[in-house]
Amino acid sequence: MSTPGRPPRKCRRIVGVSTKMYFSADKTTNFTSTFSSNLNDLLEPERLKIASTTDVFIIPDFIQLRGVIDSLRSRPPNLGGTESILVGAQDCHWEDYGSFTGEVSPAVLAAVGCRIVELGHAERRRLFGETDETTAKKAAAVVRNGMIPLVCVGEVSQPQVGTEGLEKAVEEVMVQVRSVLAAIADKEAEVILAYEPVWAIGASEPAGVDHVLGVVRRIRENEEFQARMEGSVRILYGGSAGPGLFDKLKSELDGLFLGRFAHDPEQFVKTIREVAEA
Ligand SMILES: O=C[C@H](O)COP(=O)(O)O
Repeated sequence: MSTPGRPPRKCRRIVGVSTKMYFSADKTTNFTSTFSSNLNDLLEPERLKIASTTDVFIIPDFIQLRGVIDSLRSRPPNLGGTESILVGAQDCHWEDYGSFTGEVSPAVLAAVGCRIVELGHAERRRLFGETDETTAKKAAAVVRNGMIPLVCVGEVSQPQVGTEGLEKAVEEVMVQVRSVLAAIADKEAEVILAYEPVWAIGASEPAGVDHVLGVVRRIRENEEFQARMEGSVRILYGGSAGPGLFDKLKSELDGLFLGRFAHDPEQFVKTIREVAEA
């Protein structure tokens, strides 16, 4: 059910996982194979319904990216293959080619079949000095190369309960959102924003539902957000997300971005089903 007074959103749901740097090479291979065959089983009875309403993505580490794409390509579309599972990267550079030792080109990612690039994750901002400026330049490069930027935004500290706490969080998050939207001139370009309160990442439970809904509602009301083509910017929640959460967030959120609570492929598939059916 949508928020009273707000028309239902016209966009596909989306749910996915980043494996960050948690998995060994073998674990990524096994995870991909188990998860895609579980998804196959899940999709079989209600295949068309789920495949027609929901996007699923997996973001492995750079080394495993190509192998994951190839292994999903060997499955039929809409049955756990690459047509129904978008494979993403955890970062990229803002230039396509050049003297940038150790960096990964968005042009190369696009050429090997990568569909989504995650940018500005809190861990990259905190540990590797990523800023709103570099994140925005990377988002523009991802769009330029025909992929979808998945940009992480979120306030650093847990706000105090109440209106003032919410306002401070909104203020912090809107700076990040504005910076990304300003860098992407094409108002129809597909963008995914992952609202990930930094204090809820790696925690034992997600941020409170009222807080998440409050922040995301404010993102949706923003002028720059509303200037985009309807449905082109989807918003996910991330930060200790897992099964049992999406139903409480569905009035404002388009899906979930999972971490640890999707490491078990069965839990991941369970969450996909919940997001698709909510
Ligand atoms: O990339 C995913 C998010 O950072 C959430 O991770 P988490 O669910 O393990 O807290």
